[in-house]
This record gives sequence, C-alpha cells and structure tokens, in this order.
Amino acid sequence: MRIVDICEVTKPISSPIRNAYIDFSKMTASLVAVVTDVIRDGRRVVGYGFNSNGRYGQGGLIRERFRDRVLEADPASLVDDDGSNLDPARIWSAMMSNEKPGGHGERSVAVGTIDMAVWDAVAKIAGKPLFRLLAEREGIEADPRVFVYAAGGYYYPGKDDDALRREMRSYVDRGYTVVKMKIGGAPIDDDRRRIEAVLDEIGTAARLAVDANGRFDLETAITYARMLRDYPLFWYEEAGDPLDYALQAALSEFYPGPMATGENLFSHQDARNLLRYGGMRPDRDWLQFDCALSYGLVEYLRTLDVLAQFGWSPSRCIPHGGHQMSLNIAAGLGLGGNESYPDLFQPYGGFPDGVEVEDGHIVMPDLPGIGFEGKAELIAEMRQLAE
Ligand SMILES: O=C([O-])CC(=O)C(=O)O
Ligand SMILES: [Mg+2]
Repeated sequence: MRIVDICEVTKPISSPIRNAYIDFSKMTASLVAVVTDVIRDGRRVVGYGFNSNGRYGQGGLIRERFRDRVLEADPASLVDDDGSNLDPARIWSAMMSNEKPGGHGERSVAVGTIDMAVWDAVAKIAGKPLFRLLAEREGIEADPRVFVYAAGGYYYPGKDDDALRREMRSYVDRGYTVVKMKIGGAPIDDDRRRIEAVLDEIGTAARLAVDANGRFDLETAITYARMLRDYPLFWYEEAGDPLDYALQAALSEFYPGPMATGENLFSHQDARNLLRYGGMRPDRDWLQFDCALSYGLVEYLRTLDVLAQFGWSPSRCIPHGGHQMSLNIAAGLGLGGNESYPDLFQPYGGFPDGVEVEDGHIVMPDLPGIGFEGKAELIAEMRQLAE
C-alpha cells in the first residue's frame, strides 16, 4: 500500500465581501488529491482536501516541500503497524521532517490541506465515514447530529441594513438557530445600528454572534465590549489580534458574555498559550481552531489533548471554516458544532447534497471518507484533479 502521487491545484474562491481586516476579491484555495494504489469497489482510492477561506492557496509550499517528502519516504514507513491502512501520524511526521519549531504560519495550511486528503483516503480504505472511524479510534460513541451556525453578514458595496436583514432572515428560514455577522469594519455607531437591525429581524427565532476578525486594539475592543454587552449575543469573536493573549484576558473583565477565538492559531502550542494566558473561560467561551489551517487533524488531536490538560471539554470547540472535515471531527469526537457559510465559498464548504439544517443541526449521512462524494458539484471538481 502506498501513496503514488499528491496533486494540487489553486482555485479562486473570490467574492466582493469584506470583513474588518481583509476583502475576499483575490481569495484562493488549494485543492489537493492524495492518490493511492489501493482499490475499493473497483475504483482507485483518492483522498481529497482543501484549505479553508481566509488563508490563500498553498501550491508553492506543497510542491516545493511537503509533496516530495511524502513521495520520497519509504512507503512501509507511512502505513500502520499491520500494514492495513495509511497512518496519518506517520505521514505527518514525514511531511514535517527538517522543519524547525515555532512560527506557525502558511506551512500549517499546506500541511493541513494534505492531512485532510490523507484522512479522507484512510477512511475510504477502511470503508467507513471518517466520523465513525474517529469515534472508534477513541473508543467513544459517534453522534451524527451536529450543531451548525450560519456565518455571513459581511460588508460589501451597496449592502444596506435591509440587505443584511434579508440575508439573516434567509438563514433562519433555512433552519439555522444561530447566525453570525461582521463588526469592526464600520464606525461603532453603524455597527450598533446593524446589530439592532439583525436582532429585530431574527427576534426569538435565532441568536446572533458577532466577529471583529482581530481588528481591535485593547481600547477599541473594550469600547465595543461595553456596547455589545447590552445585547444577548451568542458570542463576541476575535476582538483583538489572535496572538495578543493579554488583550483577550483583559477583555474578559469588561465582557461577561461568551467570547470566541482561535481561528488564526495554527498549532497546539499556540492553542496552549491561549489557554494559559488568554483568560478564556471554559464554562462559556468557544474555541475555533480550524484543522485545515493548522497542520490538520493529526495536530488537532494534540490540541484536544491540550484542552483536556487545561480542563476544557471538546464540546467548547466550534471550528472555523465550514468544511466537512470539521463536521466529521465534531460528529466523531464530540465537538460543540461547526461553522457553515450557507452562501459563500462554494463548492468547497457546506454539506452533502440533500442534507438540510433542522433546528440548527444537521445529521451526517453514512458516506465513506469525509463525504465529498455526496456533494456532486464538489466531487466533480475534485475528480478533475486526479481521476
Ligand atoms: O471572514 C473571515 O475571515 C472568516 C471568519 O472570520 C469566520 O468564519 O469566522
Ligand atoms: Mg472569524
């Protein structure tokens, strides 16, 4: 059993939206195929992966370093002890050979993207959904019903409060019970007006989370906290720079409600620093580490170990990114749910065809692997790469 090729193509996922930090007019994503020599149901097993929005495609790093390290490794060193499947942790170690510690940045995205494809292949070789494979490995019961919330509420040219209301209404109409909008990209009085418009629109049918995308300095984060705490928000997300743990810790003195952060922390060491120094509260706050951006599930398992050491339940994790990989981790390992972008970043994000949101939850279908084969438009694009 061996990996015979790793293919990458960088695809546009651009749109005219903007958050408080970036616009998405030139956003791209890497699509990766891990091609094996294993045949299942008369078909060669190919695992697929892609990186989440917010970081760009990683074709350069994948082609210059990580692909070749896997292909040049002794195939026997990349399989599990009885040789019956690929071993994601051993493949991860091969990818990360000759990489110094620290500075977790773009390479974590390159590795996370390949790692997603490896896990897809592993679950397909095992002939089961990834979430069931993960639950079995941990000796726990999978729960295919996963909480999902609708992320959107971006700024874009010409979008007024009515358009924002219509967007949020459409998420509620599609079964979501939590919706998220951007803040920090407009003056605070405008953001207050936008928040009040959305709260008026959704009433008691849903709750609202707000996301500042790391825009604020401490003073602005506190000014916003004082405004936001007037409202019953689901969470206040990424107020300050993702690595400014002291800011996050100070903010908890001004904001008693739930806060969320972590989508721009890309390693278990960074996650540990957040829990050590960020003043995050395990009874109410949320952790948003996204394996696709942060060295993949092999590393995310280490992050979950760190959480356990600090007394945090995996149910406090609702990852960033809106992809099926995190849905599988949520269903298999008991995370609190997953993000969803109902109208953005297609065809990569979202659910298999026919999966509907009901009362803020979806139910995972029993598809082998991550389940990309259940999403016609996505798998068509994937198969162009490697089949
Ligand atoms: O706008 C973005 O970069 C995405 C984001 O923060 C989120 O999904 O929470
Ligand atoms: Mg965010």
